[in-house]
Amino acid sequence: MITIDNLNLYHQKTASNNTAKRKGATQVIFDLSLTINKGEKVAIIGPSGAGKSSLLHHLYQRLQTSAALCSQRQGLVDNLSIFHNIFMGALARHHWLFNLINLMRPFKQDLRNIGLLCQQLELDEPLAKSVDKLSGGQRQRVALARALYQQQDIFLGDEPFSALDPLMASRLLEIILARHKSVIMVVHDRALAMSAFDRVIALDKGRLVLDSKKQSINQQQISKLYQTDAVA
Ligand SMILES: Nc1ncnc2c1ncn2[C@@H]1O[C@H](COP(=O)(O)OP(=O)(O)OP(=O)(O)O)[C@@H](O)[C@H]1O
Repeated sequence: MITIDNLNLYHQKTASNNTAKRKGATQVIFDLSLTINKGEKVAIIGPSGAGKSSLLHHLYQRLQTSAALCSQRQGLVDNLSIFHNIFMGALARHHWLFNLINLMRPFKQDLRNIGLLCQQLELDEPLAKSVDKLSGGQRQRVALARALYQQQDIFLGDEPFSALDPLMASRLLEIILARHKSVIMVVHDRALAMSAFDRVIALDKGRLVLDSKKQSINQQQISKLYQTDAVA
């Protein structure tokens, strides 16, 4: 599905250029090589600042038309409703005129589909409610619903459950895993990463330090990775 060879990523202060080393740029990913196959469910773990989001956004740039991204930044439009924010996930599937009419006067079918999706995500709020009136956890589920409403084969998530309790997180993860052939997700909860995904990769200071199938995960290696984080 995707192969990366000796990837180096840099964050620039001004212009974005992640392939060439430039004066003043900070390197955040170092010589990273990786292949992720179609059908895999991969968790990306690692301490804060390890480069997980940078890697995930690079993957999204590469996969764009076939992947849905649920990013930490969410990108919700605050003064629009839950319905409108979620429907944005479907804009690319329809003609602009359909989208325009639906945004002004929602069609019953989309209201029903989005209502059902919200129910599944345990988001029990009126669809007409503006997202700026929602809690952090509710906003996170609107962003998740918008990504699910894209109906892509590949789901990319950057800590999509950070504002949710662990039990709800694992219920929502089941929904994501069931609805996508391939999933690549930055996961904060290590236990969840190790129990629910086929494969776990770990980054530390921009380097790939672990790439393991679920059945052969080295628990000690993972604990050590986070000990360093706690001391730092
Ligand atoms: N837009 C940016 N401009 C400059 N530096 C950045 C930018 N985004 C991230 N960085 C830096 O790149 C490094 C990796 O950041 P990244 O967000 O990829 O890490 P992460 O592992 O996802 O961290 P966290 O778990 O805290 O979200 C960090 O040192 C961070 O400060």
